[in-house]
Amino acid sequence: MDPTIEVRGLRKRYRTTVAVDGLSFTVRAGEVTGFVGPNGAGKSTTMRLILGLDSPDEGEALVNGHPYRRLRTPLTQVGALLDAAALHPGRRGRDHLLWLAQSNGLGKRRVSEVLDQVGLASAARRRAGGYSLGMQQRLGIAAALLGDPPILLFDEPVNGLDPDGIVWIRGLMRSLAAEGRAVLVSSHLMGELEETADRLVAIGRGRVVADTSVAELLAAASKGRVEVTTARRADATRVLANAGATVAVAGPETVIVEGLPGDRVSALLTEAAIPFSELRRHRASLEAAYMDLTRGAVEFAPDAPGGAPETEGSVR
Ligand SMILES: Nc1ncnc2c1ncn2[C@@H]1O[C@H](COP(=O)(O)OP(=O)(O)OP(=O)(O)O)[C@@H](O)[C@H]1O
Repeated sequence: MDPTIEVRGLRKRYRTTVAVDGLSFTVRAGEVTGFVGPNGAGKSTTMRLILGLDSPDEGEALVNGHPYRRLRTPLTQVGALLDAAALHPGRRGRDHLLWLAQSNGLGKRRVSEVLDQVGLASAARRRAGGYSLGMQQRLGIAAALLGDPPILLFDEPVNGLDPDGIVWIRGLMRSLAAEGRAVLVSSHLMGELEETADRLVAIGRGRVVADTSVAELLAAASKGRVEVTTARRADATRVLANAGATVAVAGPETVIVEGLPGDRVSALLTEAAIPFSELRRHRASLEAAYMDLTRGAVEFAPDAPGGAPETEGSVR
């Protein structure tokens, strides 16, 4: 059986707060599934429920077909990074992993392998209390990889990592999925997942807002728009708007055109003798697609008006 996580009708309430409100989704093998939602949406609670650290009021979460608590050697079936800072400050990085390995029947050699894999070998004999946040993240990821599990969960793994670390973790997620593993990674920042996730499960107020492939989501959000680069932006805008398009300014010499196919845009500009240097399909950012999706489901909306940048300056 391919490794999976199956969440079915999961519900969890803390006193007056419904943290998770009937969630169902599947995390498949060979894919990075982004688990996204604003602060307080219920991501961490869901991960804790999957890992048996908390009990649901209703529903179930299955890891390879079984509740986590029934797994015999859990570290070899599912690895998780939840709270990287939850370390014994006096314990050396390597000893932290040795202790984990021993309690799961894993050998010392594996500890050295994962320390190399996360780039922490040279700091492994230092005490975890002196680790930077990024080093703590790497140690947490080493612990998740220790049992070579087919399923991995990472809660906000990019927190505290520098740009090199962010690039590294993106590559790691992609390679873990390419090896056939099921990877669930949470984030409240879309940009982080744009080049990493194959699928997105977006939640808001404890409910699934969208469960979709990233490619489909971007295609839908791009709405068949095309981008045109021309030194005569105002003339181009007038001609295209007269033909029924919605034209938005995207840069000093760039407009985004919605409502007309690319070949029609090209024909209209040529007919009007308006030169243009480029005409290409517009690709919405994942951030903009996500804003479209989650509008209305945001737990703590910022005061400033949000919205996709490409709608600014729209000529209608
Ligand atoms: N142990 C708890 N006791 C009481 N309320 C809780 C507990 N854990 C979570 N909550 C509440 O449940 C809701 C969901 O929290 P959760 O931490 O799962 O969200 P999240 O999506 O992970 O948010 P963030 O991105 O901020 O980490 C929040 O309103 C939170 O305050």
